[in-house]
Amino acid sequence: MALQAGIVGLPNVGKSTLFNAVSNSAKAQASNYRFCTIEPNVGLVDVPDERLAKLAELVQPNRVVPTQIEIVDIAGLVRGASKGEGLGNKFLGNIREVDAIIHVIRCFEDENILREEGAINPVSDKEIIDTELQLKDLDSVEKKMQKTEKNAKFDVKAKAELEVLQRCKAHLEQGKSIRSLGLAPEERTAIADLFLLTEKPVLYVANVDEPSMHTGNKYSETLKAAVAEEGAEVIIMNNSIEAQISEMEEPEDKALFMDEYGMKEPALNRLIRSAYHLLNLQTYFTAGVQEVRAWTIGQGWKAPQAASVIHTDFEKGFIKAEVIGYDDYVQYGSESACRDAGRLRIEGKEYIVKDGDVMHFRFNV
Ligand SMILES: Nc1ncnc2c1ncn2[C@@H]1O[C@H](COP(=O)(O)OP(=O)(O)OP(=O)(O)O)[C@@H](O)[C@H]1O
Ligand SMILES: [Mg+2]
Repeated sequence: MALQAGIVGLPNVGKSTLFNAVSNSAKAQASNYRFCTIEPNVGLVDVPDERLAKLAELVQPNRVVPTQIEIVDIAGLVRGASKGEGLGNKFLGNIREVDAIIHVIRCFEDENILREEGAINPVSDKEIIDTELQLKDLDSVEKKMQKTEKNAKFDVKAKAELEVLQRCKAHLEQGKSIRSLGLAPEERTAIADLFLLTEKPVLYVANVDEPSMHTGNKYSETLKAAVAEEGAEVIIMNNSIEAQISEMEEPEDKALFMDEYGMKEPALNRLIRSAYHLLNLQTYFTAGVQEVRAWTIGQGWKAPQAASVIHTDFEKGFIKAEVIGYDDYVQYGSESACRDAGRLRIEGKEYIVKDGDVMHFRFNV
């Protein structure tokens, strides 16, 4: 499944630095020049979850396996990207493939780090990117309108689609993103095939200087005010510090370093958790002596579908699921104690799995 969040922003704002901090696999080149990144780098990222650690502490398994999401480091976009500036079309295509967007915005001053857009200005930086994405979407919407218009004369379905497309067009022309249009699920099917860039959920990273990493600064404040209306989240962090933390191999070194900066955990953990929620994902656990493991599913998934992420046979041969709520598991301390206390439920095919459920599937093949 591995849903993807793509890191987007102007050139040289700290995207690759962030990617290197989150990604435990491939390292992207991060340097002080524009278009340092051309091909997107993809990395698998463990989703930090305190509940997994807690379950592991109770069960003492041989292995602990977190769940993962994919993060993609995309090349910097520039003004005019929707018209092909700076290899714009190619980079925009990379964004089309992701499920959610992490928009990195420069909120630090540093004369040595090149910048083409004049004085630091997070709000106008955000607008430059938004505008390019909106223009690209407008292009897609208009193209589909042309095709739909003919059929709309005699086909009711095409007529309804055309109405949705017209609303999208008007919205984009006002400089707004599709995600704020509030389309009903059945209306969204009219544009589903377009994979519109501004329909994807977004969160912002305010990449601040070191002294502001806990509190934010005037730049991150203006950014927060500007996105408040969208209801989007702004995560304040210093991408360079995060990258330095993740480069350290020894846990003791990490702890010392974070202590020095007054950090309880890397700010990245917050970012990854937020991205995970933005992707509408949730977690259930399996807990046995061999392995305590977190599994990713979508919200609203039923038990057999949830079982399928372990193995497709689990879904095909699904009989029932034994379920213990996370809080119960922690309160009673073990599966058998939960069973004795009557806190282990037997659920069938229609059960909708809840975030944090500890599951055991019974199946036959
Ligand atoms: N918070 C920060 N404070 C100071 N310098 C930073 C900060 N974050 C990143 N940098 C520096 O900014 C420069 C650009 O970073 P990076 O290569 O990550 O940018 P990018 O957005 O990936 O650029 P491109 O679009 O060219 O790929 C690097 O030299 C990096 O060390
Ligand atoms: Mg880069």
